[in-house]
Amino acid sequence: EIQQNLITASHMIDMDDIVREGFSTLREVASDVTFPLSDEDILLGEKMLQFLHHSQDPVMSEKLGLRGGVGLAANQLGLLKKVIAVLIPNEPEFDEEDNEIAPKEAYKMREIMYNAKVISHSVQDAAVEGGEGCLSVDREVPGYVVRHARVTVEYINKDGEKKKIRLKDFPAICVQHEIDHTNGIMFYDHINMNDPWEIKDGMLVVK
Ligand SMILES: O=CN(O)C[C@@H](CC1CCCC1)C(=O)N1NCCC[C@H]1C(=O)Nc1ccccn1
Ligand code: NI
Repeated sequence: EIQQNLITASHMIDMDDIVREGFSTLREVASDVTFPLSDEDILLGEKMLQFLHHSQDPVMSEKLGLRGGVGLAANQLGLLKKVIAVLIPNEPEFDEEDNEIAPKEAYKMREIMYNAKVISHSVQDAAVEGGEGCLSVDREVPGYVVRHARVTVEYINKDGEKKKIRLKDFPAICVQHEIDHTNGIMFYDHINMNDPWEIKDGMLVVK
């Protein structure tokens, strides 16, 4: 079973492990993982975060042929488990001579989230300026992906601690994209196909 070798300690997730449109798990609802977490579920989360690190690293992404990613859901690995990983880099700043200044924190968000769900959200909507893509979608689907501008997310971390966080801006968008995957929802389900770039009712456009 291809999904089994995913969680061997030495295996590094690559694009061959990521299922594409048409694969059943992208349209299925994943199951909550049970606590205490099994070693397998802990290793899976770590492998998913490792993939994101590799995908954002010039050397490793080249070596493994990875598309850069800031999030991943287990459904994309053919696994119906509510496990997501998020790794959102802070953009470097530049000084007056255009020298790159490393940000204080390398990452805006770095988390493995088990059984994540949105428990409340803003009335206001938001969409990423240029639209969204997906590592499981090998085509462009243009248009604003209309999401909640701000969300309160409950999840359990790898230490088994129950967490409740409030997110806005791009982190809110990213986590909604991943939680959607665990519920069989694709980003383009949120695009208004009659007017893909319509901005309505105070929708925020997020950079
Ligand atoms: O389910 C998870 N996925 O499908 C990987 C997606 C998740 C993001 C899409 C929009 C919100 C979350 C992903 O990361 N991408 N989508 C396809 C290729 C580009 C890449 C991306 O948006 N990269 C990025 C974005 C901002 C800053 C730096 N890099
Ligand atoms: Ni995706």
